[in-house]
Amino acid sequence: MKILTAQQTRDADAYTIQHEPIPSIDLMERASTVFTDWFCEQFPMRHQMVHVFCGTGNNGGDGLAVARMLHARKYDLQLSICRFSETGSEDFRENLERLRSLRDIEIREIREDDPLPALEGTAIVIDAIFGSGLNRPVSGYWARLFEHINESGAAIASIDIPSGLFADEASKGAYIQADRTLTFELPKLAFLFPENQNAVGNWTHRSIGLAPDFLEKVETDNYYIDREMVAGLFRKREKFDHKGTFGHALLVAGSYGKVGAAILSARAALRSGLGLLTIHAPRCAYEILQISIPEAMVSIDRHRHYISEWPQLDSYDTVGIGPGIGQGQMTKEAILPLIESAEMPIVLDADGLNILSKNPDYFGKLPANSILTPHPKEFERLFGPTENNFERNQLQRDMAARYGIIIVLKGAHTCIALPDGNCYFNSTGNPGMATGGSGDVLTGILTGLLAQQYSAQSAAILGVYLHGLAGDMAVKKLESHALVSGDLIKFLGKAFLSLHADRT
Ligand SMILES: NC(=O)C1=CN([C@@H]2O[C@H](COP(=O)(O)OP(=O)(O)OC[C@H]3O[C@@H](n4cnc5c(N)ncnc54)[C@H](O)[C@@H]3O)[C@@H](O)[C@H]2O)[C@@H](O)CC1
Ligand SMILES: Nc1ncnc2c1ncn2[C@@H]1O[C@H](COP(=O)(O)OP(=O)(O)O)[C@@H](O)[C@H]1O
Ligand SMILES: [K+]
Repeated sequence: MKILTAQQTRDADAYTIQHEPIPSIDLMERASTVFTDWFCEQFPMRHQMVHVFCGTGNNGGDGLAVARMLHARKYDLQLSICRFSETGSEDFRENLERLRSLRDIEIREIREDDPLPALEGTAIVIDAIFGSGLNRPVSGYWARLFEHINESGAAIASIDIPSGLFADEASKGAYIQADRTLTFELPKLAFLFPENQNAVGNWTHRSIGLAPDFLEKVETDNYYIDREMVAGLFRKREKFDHKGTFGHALLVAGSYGKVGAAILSARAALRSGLGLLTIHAPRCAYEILQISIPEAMVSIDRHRHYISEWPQLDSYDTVGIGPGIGQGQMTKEAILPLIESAEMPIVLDADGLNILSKNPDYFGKLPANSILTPHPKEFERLFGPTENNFERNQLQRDMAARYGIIIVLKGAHTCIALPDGNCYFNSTGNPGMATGGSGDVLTGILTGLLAQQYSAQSAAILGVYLHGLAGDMAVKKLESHALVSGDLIKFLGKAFLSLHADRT
């Protein structure tokens, strides 16, 4: 699924109006019906007061239409128009006329420096003040109104985007802090960054029937990973496939006290379908690994506690490096030349990344299409600090393109930056996965998929999605507090199964 900019969304609206064709007031009516249906599912109780705050643009127009529809569905309503302009957009004016003709809804107007309106904590606010047409940060009186709404204790539902939030750039002014947001057609980039979580709350998107041919053609470099995309990447096994078909991976993992990371990664790699797995680990890990993962072979380092060498790479289709290896001098001296001598895409995680961040001259030596999986702190160590998530996203994109690598920045919406400048944001996963070892499991899955000859791009998208999906399935059975990273491996099979269901 594509992510469009505010300008592209305006273009999609205009194209739909012209080519469907549909009068713009009717498209607004369609969008408002979609919002109203969603709102009634979210807030089915009709006795709570619903206070609709409208601006004077088309987002405000939506708010007026929604108020009319909720009135027809017997909700108790109050309505305030924030008078930024005495005229308002054409569709705003038309909807104001339609609302006035009902006569029994009181329409209040708020002008700059008016006393702030009374707002009860038990009310539900519908925020239709600004939409994607916001063109400057909100400040002064209107910022105080936003603060008043945010602090009222009322539940807030935003139409399209929380007012004051920019869709495609960092937001500096005041914004509404919604509990829930329904956005039209496609997700907005700003929703995917943690700094905006307190603005968008729990968000969802629904189609308002924008022209499919426009959405198909429009060019973007941001995508939201959905099931359809992933089901298209996933390959089924054929009758005569054998273990040689599915590749042989080397996993370089573990050190004294961190053999668990190697186990988690190895089990995840095996559960993601590779043919053969060899784990290269320090001597202290030998018996632990042989007993706990009989399916894997073990290559033993000469060092008792740390990795200090690596086996010949000829027989491997890929290498996963990093879980639990530490950053000791000996390990560094083994890992850096390993990176340099690999000729196929590898996966680099955890201390493998920390070692790389202290040796930036090795960035350029990474095999093309290698997958790096930093969490935000590791990303900062690798590429430096940024002011906000939009800047960080640009840096991530630039670095992926510069070094010809895939950077998987982990988080609630893990972002996969490809060498071609495109970013794919994940839609699966949950806070139950914020537990030690979840990243090791991801490394294992990615290594397993790469060994099976998935392209690095497909492996990254499929692996990140499956990892989150396994987490979503696990949390339904276990609740987020009780989820541990080993559970992700247990649910990987169910995650694969659900993709099978989509393919058949
Ligand atoms: N036909 C369409 O174009 C459709 C539009 N829709 C709605 O329309 C919205 C976009 O409408 P608009 O483009 O009118 O944008 P807005 O409703 O966000 O309003 C923009 C207006 O507010 C002013 N403004 C912007 N920032 C301001 C600030 N900080 N302080 C004071 N005034 C400010 C602008 O000058 C402009 O006049 C979408 O978010 C969506 O809710 C939907 O009804 C779907 C169809
Ligand atoms: N709130 C969250 N929502 C969705 N996924 C999450 C969340 N928190 C963590 N995750 C996922 O869990 C994994 C954690 O990885 P990482 O930080 O490397 O953990 P560790 O080093 O403990 O293995 C990442 O894939 C991340 O996307
Ligand atoms: K809004």
